[in-house]
Amino acid sequence: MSRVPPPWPPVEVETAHRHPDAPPPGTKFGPHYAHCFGCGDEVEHGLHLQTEAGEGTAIHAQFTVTEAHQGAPGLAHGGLLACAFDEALGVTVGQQLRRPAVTGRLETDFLAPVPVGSTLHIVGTLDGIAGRKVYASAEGRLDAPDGPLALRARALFVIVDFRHFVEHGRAEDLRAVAENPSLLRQSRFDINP
Ligand SMILES: CCCCC/C=C\C/C=C\C/C=C\C/C=C\CCCC(=O)SCCNC(=O)CCNC(=O)[C@H](O)C(C)(C)COP(=O)(O)OP(=O)(O)OC[C@H]1O[C@@H](n2cnc3c(N)ncnc32)[C@H](O)[C@@H]1OP(=O)(O)O
Repeated sequence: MSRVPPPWPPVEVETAHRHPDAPPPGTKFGPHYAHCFGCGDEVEHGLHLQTEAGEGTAIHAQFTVTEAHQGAPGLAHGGLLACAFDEALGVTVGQQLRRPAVTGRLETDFLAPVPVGSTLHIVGTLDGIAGRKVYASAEGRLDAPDGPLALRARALFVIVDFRHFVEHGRAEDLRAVAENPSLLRQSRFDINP
């Protein structure tokens, strides 16, 4: 099989501009939901991905691989690495476009093994927008922003109405959020198209 990836984005797109209200470079976001496996502060063995606004549409993210994240002995599980990219790219779309969106498609190239104890440095950017479809991609490097390239990912996010979450979320979890809105750690998240 060829290692040459197909053209990206796969359709004609418009430039995805950073929303005027997107936080300035250097802003740390913190978790968006206490129980999010990717970033939540109440998920003991979650990824606890840390994210920060970069220049343009970039987001910088980091996560340290723990013993709880193993697939093979001493190595990170690929699915959890993909999860880190899903999270980092979700933050890229959510924070830089300031629109609610969900992952429609995520592809990941695993270029080098990621040992337990490593810190993955991820940079995600927006690649274009076509109607409700938002294309974004990211690279992950080992232990330093300019460390060895370990992963690449490309994703399609689809912009949705906030009703998506209310209609599809489990009732008891939505109730818990209604009773304790601070579970949504970024309650100031507003939608200005
Ligand atoms: C009260 C609660 C509020 C909660 C909100 C809270 C906070 C937000 C705050 C901060 C955000 C910050 C961070 C977020 C961080 C990380 C989040 C991680 C993201 C996720 O982890 S999220 C979970 C996984 N994700 C899903 O759970 C999606 C399941 N899925 C669906 O819900 C539907 O499937 C949907 C909505 C995707 C589309 O459905 P739909 O009916 O709306 O639209 P449709 O099908 O027409 O697709 C429209 C156009 O996308 C094309 N398209 C769609 N899918 C494609 C694919 N796979 N490949 C190629 N093209 C595709 C179509 O071909 C069409 O293209 P065209 O327009 O050209 O025809």
